[in-house]
Amino acid sequence: MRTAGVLKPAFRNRNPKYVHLKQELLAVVEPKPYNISTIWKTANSWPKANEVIPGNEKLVGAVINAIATEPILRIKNSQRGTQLKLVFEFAQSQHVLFKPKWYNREEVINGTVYSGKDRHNSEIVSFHLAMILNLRSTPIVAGRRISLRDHVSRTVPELQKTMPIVNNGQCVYGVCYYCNSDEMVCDDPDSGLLEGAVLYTIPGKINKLRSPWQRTYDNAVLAAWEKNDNYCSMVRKKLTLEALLDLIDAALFDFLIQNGDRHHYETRDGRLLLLDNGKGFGNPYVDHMDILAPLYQCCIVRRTTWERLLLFSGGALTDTLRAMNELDLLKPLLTKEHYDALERRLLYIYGTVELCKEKYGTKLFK
Ligand SMILES: Nc1ncnc2c1ncn2[C@@H]1O[C@H](COP(=O)(O)OP(=O)(O)OP(=O)(O)O)[C@@H](O)[C@H]1O
Ligand SMILES: [Mn+2]
Repeated sequence: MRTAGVLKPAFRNRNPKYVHLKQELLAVVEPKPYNISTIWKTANSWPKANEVIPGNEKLVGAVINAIATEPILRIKNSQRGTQLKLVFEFAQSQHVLFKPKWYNREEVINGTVYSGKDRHNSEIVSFHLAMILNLRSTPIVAGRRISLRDHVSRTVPELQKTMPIVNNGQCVYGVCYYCNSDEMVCDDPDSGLLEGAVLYTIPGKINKLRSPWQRTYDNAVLAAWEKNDNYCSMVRKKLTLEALLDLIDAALFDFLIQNGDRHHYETRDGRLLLLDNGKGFGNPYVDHMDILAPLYQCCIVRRTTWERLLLFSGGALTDTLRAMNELDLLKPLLTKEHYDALERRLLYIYGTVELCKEKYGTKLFK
């Protein structure tokens, strides 16, 4: 019997098991005191392949506190990527990335799925969401406000050249592919501070690979995956099952945050990292279904990911995420509309997997 349009109650009800997980996650990300002589060594010892953080590691909160508060000894410009990113140097020669705020929380990014600049809050929320889904392959991220003005003297000359004072406020536009003096970020006139997301730097060698579901970035040209219903069978010949399941985890994650810009994906020891999550949470009123293409074209999903998604049904996902977000210095991180959008998108994922199950049965779970 077809039941299209009707989701089983289990997908709409709360699973009582989530309450315990929520408490555990909050205890992990809650900011804690740290020992500056050991904290970076500890955090740098964690990554194993793409697992950046061990499960249920309470010291994550110490790293969060450290990246959010450690004195900044030096600021330079990141050479990587295309958008403005600063590099902060802390004591013990630890470097972290800073993605500045470009948009207010309630701003809606219209246009294509990849429109706009990075959203700093998306980087922070994505870290929390990945922890909820037990995809511990994002960098640790925390919000922070800094005074550009107070740090000019600790900024390298190349970057200082791109730091004009506008209306008495210190600004920066930086050096990067999209950087130009018409678009800059500045200390807020009221607080004198610039907010942004601080990203812990994942140590080790990171490889960049073209995504099989890459977009053409041209409305007039369709990509192979947009033209061929049998596209996944081609991908399966080229990738290991593990690599494909990693891409499907990433697709679920990207669909929830609505990041349609993962044209390349990055790996560590052959396993996928969820790096560069700044293009999420642009428009809470739109769900680009094609971000889910890896899932509905392949109709497979990791059993552990699926079971984890089921634990956060019926509002539990955003209840947990909101509580984690509230622990960040830059709270509130999302408007209500974005939380509603997450719950709606979660139902789309449940529905998509149900349709796959109707077609292929439980062998879709790997
Ligand atoms: N937290 C991190 N740890 C380690 N490396 C990182 C981290 N964040 C970013 N990088 C590296 O820096 C590169 C650029 O970062 P990111 O993709 O966030 O910038 P971007 O300006 O959005 O670039 P693009 O336009 O290519 O998407 C990444 O491809 C990655 O190799
Ligand atoms: Mn990017």
